[in-house]
Amino acid sequence: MSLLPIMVRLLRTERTLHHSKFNYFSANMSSSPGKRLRVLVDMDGVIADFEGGFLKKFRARYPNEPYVTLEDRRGFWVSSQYGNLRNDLCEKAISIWESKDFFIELEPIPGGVQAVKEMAKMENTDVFICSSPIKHYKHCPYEKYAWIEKHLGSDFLELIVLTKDKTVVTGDILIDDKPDIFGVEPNPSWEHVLFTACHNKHVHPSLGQRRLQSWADDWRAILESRRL
Ligand SMILES: O=c1ccn([C@@H]2O[C@H](COP(=O)(O)O)[C@@H](O)[C@H]2O)c(=O)[nH]1
Ligand SMILES: [Mg+2]
Repeated sequence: MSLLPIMVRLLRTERTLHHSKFNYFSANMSSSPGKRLRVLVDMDGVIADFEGGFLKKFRARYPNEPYVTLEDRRGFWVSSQYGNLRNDLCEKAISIWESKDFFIELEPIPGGVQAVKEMAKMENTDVFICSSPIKHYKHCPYEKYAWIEKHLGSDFLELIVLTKDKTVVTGDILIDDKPDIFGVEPNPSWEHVLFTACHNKHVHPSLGQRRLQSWADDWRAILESRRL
């Protein structure tokens, strides 16, 4: 087993602690009420119900094929778990999110839209939607924009970052359901707060990693803790 991912996580945790200590002292010294915060919010699995939408459409298109219930989902990659079930199911799974209307028709995750709108109205707070498009770009990027306009409003169209590599985006917090987020930047500026999803419920958080169980959880407290 490679020790590299563990070492990278340890370094990130150390960096997070260092940042919070630094911010604590600088906040106290300047008697500032808190620093300006940049929050990056993921789409799929955080504000848009990718897993629920996938399962519904997979069962409708392939009614005679086996499927994985949300309860039994394990691991971020849906395609891998379906491929493990039976080789050809990997491609069938991919065909679902490559289809027209898949992304635009995703239901919002309960409380997500309201939370993001509220967050964006908070003083000293900048919110960006940070999402990874699929390489099959015929529908996905367009529909991600359309989804944001439909559910969050046209003002949010200015606040979208589509990238495969979230480590190059700067921010204080990234709320994301993917347990391991790596890229070309070994020390991303953000603290990754893991948003609980069916596929990551059983994952042990890496050292010092915080979770947001749902949008009913205290996301405001997490934001404020980064402001100190
Ligand atoms: O098995 C899968 C599951 C998801 N995807 C795609 O990955 C991204 C996830 O984006 P996040 O910004 O990390 O939420 C999304 O575009 C899914 O369609 C995949 O390719 N394979
Ligand atoms: Mg996601």
